[in-house]
Amino acid sequence: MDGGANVVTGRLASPGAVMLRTIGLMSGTSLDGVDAAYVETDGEHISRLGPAVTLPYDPALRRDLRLLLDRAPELSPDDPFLRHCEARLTARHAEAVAAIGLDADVVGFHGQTILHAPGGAAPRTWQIGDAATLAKRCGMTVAWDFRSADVAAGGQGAPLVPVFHAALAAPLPKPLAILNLGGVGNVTWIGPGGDLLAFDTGPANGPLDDWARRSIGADYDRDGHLTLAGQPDGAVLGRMLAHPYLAAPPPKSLDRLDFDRALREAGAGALSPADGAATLAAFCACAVAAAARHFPEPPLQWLVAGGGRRNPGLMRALQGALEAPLRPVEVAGWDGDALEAQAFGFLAARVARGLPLTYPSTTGAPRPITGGRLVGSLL
Ligand SMILES: Nc1ncnc2c1ncn2[C@@H]1O[C@H](COP(=O)(O)OP(=O)(O)OP(=O)(O)O)[C@@H](O)[C@H]1O
Ligand SMILES: CC(=O)N[C@H]1[C@@H]2OC[C@@H](O2)[C@@H](O)[C@@H]1O[C@H](C)C(=O)O
Repeated sequence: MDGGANVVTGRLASPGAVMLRTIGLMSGTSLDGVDAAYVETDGEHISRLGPAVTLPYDPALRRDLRLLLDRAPELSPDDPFLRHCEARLTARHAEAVAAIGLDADVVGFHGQTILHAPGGAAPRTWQIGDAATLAKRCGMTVAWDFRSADVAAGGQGAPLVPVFHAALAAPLPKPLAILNLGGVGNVTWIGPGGDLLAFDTGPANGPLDDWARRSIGADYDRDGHLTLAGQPDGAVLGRMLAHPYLAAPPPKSLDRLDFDRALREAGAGALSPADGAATLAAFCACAVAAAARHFPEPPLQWLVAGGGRRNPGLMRALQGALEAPLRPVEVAGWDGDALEAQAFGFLAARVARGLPLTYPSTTGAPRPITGGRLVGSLL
């Protein structure tokens, strides 16, 4: 593992450091809405974590974004439907900034990923969102396009949150694993010397959400009722676990739809709603256990962020698959719903300061890579 990611100390602001007021915005692969969070940071240290909000997308926007995921490989950037979605998405992000109710020196605008294909002959990653319009509406400088420089340099372009995780976790005992359970799962392992290893573990809530929609007409398996009522199907689970992604060494990252076909072909469709949900939860848990086999040392504990920590069936499956204790990040005093949005405030400060966003051990980039672009009046 490349140790070059021992980059952030997580100390409180040192005297003289330029602290920026930031608002981070993240709209993740679940397509459920946008999270916004206020952070004061110089991109290395965090001096204040302020208010956070989540604004859900309206059902029509959610449905249209889901359509865009399917159509993204063939879409041109000026496709009228895409532009229409982008305008509504940007407007919702402007509302999220307004809902924070504080001024910021820089806003970190991730945008909505509609395609992520970092490997191959024509590597690309595509986040939609109109940063110039957001900057104008908010009257603030906006950092955006966080992933493409890393992908252009040969990295995976994801995950980006590890440098923020490292800053937050500075006081905690190591080795430590921080697991995000969004539509896709991703993990940051932090070693005793502060070195990082990070990658996407596999599907998390994404397939469960699709399953809940198809089998019971719900947006997701609220409080894990379906998952808890079922039993994993061993044969289907075995076929899912044969997917080569799980054994492949990092660096690695996923598109939200990367596993769709494989999961369909594994035969989950024939299961009852409850057994299907339990099987998908078990698959997510086994994928996380497979991820742990890539760590240089086992973690002392797992801290879990993202919506999946609210699914007790998923948490039970995970604890059954992992050796170290697994707890929501709230035990460390963090906000598991706001963490990714906070990360994009932190990363916006790194963009503003020209600090690297990614490292060989977080995305497989050949060297530390700066990235992101700024639009607006300040800095
Ligand atoms: N009360 C709950 N019970 C069960 N599952 C829940 C609950 N609340 C949220 N979730 C799950 O969490 C998902 C949203 O998680 P989150 O907001 O962390 O994802 P995201 O940020 O969109 O994705 P990613 O991190 O992959 O970009 C929902 O789609 C749902 O599956
Ligand atoms: C391309 C993309 O948007 N990837 C997301 C997705 O959602 C979770 C996982 O896959 C993660 O790698 C990444 O998001 C987080 C914020 C990251 O980059 O760290």
